[in-house]
Amino acid sequence: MVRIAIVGGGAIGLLFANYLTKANHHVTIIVRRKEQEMEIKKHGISLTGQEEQMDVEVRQSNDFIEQEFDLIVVTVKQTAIKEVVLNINRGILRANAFLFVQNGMGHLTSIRQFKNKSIYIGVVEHGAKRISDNMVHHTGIGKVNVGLLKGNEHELQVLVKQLTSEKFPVNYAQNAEKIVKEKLVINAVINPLTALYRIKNGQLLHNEHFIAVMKKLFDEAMVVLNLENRADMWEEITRICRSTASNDSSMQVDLTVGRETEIEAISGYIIREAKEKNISVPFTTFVYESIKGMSAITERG
Ligand SMILES: NC(=O)C1=CN([C@@H]2O[C@H](COP(=O)(O)OP(=O)(O)OC[C@H]3O[C@@H](n4cnc5c(N)ncnc54)[C@H](OP(=O)(O)O)[C@@H]3O)[C@@H](O)[C@H]2O)C=CC1
Ligand SMILES: CC(C)(CO)C(=O)C(=O)O
Repeated sequence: MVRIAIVGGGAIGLLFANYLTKANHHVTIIVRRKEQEMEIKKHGISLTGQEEQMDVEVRQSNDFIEQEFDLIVVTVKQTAIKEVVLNINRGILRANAFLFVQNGMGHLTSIRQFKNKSIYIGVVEHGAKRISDNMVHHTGIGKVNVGLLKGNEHELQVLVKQLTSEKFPVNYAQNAEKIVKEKLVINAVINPLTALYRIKNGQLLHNEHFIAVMKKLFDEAMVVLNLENRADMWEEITRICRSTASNDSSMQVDLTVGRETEIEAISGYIIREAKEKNISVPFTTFVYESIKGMSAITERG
């Protein structure tokens, strides 16, 4: 049994909490809002379509948390990473190892700087949608790939074996940077376009004009991130558009509900890297500025 804290009670936090509790790990969810803490305390957590309500420990993020965990899984969005990193640096969140599962690469620089900690990076291939403060809909079944950013490879391999289960597979990935970069290319193509065009992921493939723009963003991201497996990666992007055809991408949802998007950690990261390498990325810059502009109109203050 691993003593796990999950920071963030959103879609991915609740999904991890459900499956890791079912696999008999001791799970504590650390949430931001008092109402969510009360709801989970009263009713436990559950997955849609399943009767079972599971009890988990729950704490509020500004509580004093005396416990040191074996593993803390950080499931907040990129937009909240700064605050969580501050709490880790202040010793408010304490663990032997930290697993970060965000889309995008904006957070890598700050989390690499933790002292004496094992840092793992996860790429989540599941789809999840939060239905209420204690219930999540598992919209797409996939796996979680975890690689080492800092620490001991053997310890990570042991942990991955402890975490994995039939219903919630966790795999060890040898090259953390590569899997994160590949996920970044996928998000840099699908997320801004679905958000700007207000379409579902699958609709990107229904139209040769959308495909032409996807290819421009794809080419720019591949060059900047120095990835060579072009044919496989393009195939992967189209596969994801098909397998999540009826999903709204997270950026499309964030923009629609007026929440800050993860554009800075996705397209913003590519633009910053491109600048350092003196590479021109006009299509990525266009979608970045467009999402920023749209957000300025829709974000709730
Ligand atoms: N959902 C999905 O299908 C997938 C998501 N991802 C990635 O996973 C990450 C998480 O996404 P997702 O779960 O969908 O996002 P959500 O917006 O559903 O959840 C984020 C949660 O973090 C909470 N939070 C924010 N700040 C803090 C804090 N300081 N302390 C504790 N909790 C905090 C929010 O609280 P509050 O509820 O109060 O706002 C919210 O519950 C993102 O990077 C996303 O790109 C990757 C693959 C698939
Ligand atoms: C893979 C994809 C595009 C699925 O919707 C995603 O990760 C997201 O929406 O952020």
